[in-house]
Amino acid sequence: MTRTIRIATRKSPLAMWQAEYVAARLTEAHPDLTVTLVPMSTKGDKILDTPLAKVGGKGLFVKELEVAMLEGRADIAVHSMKDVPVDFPDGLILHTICEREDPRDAFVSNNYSALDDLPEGAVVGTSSLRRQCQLRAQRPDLVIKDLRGNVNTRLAKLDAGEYDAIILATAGLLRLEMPERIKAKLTPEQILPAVGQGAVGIECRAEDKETQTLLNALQHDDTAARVTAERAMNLRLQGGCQVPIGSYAEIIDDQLWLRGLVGHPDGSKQFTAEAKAPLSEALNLGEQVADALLAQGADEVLKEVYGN
Ligand SMILES: NCc1[nH]cc(CCC(=O)O)c1CC(=O)O
Repeated sequence: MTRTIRIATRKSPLAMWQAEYVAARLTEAHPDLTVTLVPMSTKGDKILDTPLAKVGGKGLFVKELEVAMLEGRADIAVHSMKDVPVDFPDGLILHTICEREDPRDAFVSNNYSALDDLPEGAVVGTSSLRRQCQLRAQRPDLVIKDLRGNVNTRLAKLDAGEYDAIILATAGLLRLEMPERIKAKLTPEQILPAVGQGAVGIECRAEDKETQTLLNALQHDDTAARVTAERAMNLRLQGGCQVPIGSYAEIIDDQLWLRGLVGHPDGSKQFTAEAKAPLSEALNLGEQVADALLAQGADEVLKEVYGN
């Protein structure tokens, strides 16, 4: 019997890379399996001229993929964990989290080799509120300019001279085989990464046990514990995918160490919290760090950003 798994994926080069990566890993683990890609456009790919926070960023890049699975046109969807909403529609689950790529943000520039080299008033491109608030808090002099589109589009805008530097995820640049674009990796102390950054997740139908058994070969337990803690923090903060929230977990001495950050996009306020717990306590750890942020007043900033 040869089974086929159909992967719903966005058409951007990064999404296609991730889908092909999962396809390759699946056929490597199960040589008799046939894997096909079902590429599709999502609302998030189509609305490229409005800041995401204003168009209700939540799930913008995943809805079409989920509908395809629920309607039986695809079996799994491969996502950047960074873009996956905290809750799933009925009938779908996040079943697998693959091994994480470098989670750090990257400083990308044609003229400067690090954030600290930027002259006063330099123009930095990013549309991420998380990157924006942390940049502004350290360097109030920088001019932050909106930057949308897929990775290649963003790089083209940098090359056209619209920015002195841009910030992108290291993982995306490595996957697209452009390591030379990374002038410096930003430490978590400089810019705390986004929830799930660098990790690829696989969603499938809740009742599709046969597919789930095949997916088990791709599960990476350490990454899953880290991303679970990060997502639990985000869930407690009611964070969508476009929020001034950083959340980053590492494993140090067999313990999860979670750091969280909520910042005002204008850089005026920044709340940070951290805690450690055993890997089995990932969910509680996320909630604990979220509660510590809320206790400092982070909810006021989030309310303002969400506009209610
Ligand atoms: N927001 C888009 C997005 N979603 C995931 C990645 C990078 C890959 C990853 O984090 O897994 C990117 C590009 C970027 O932020 O530079």
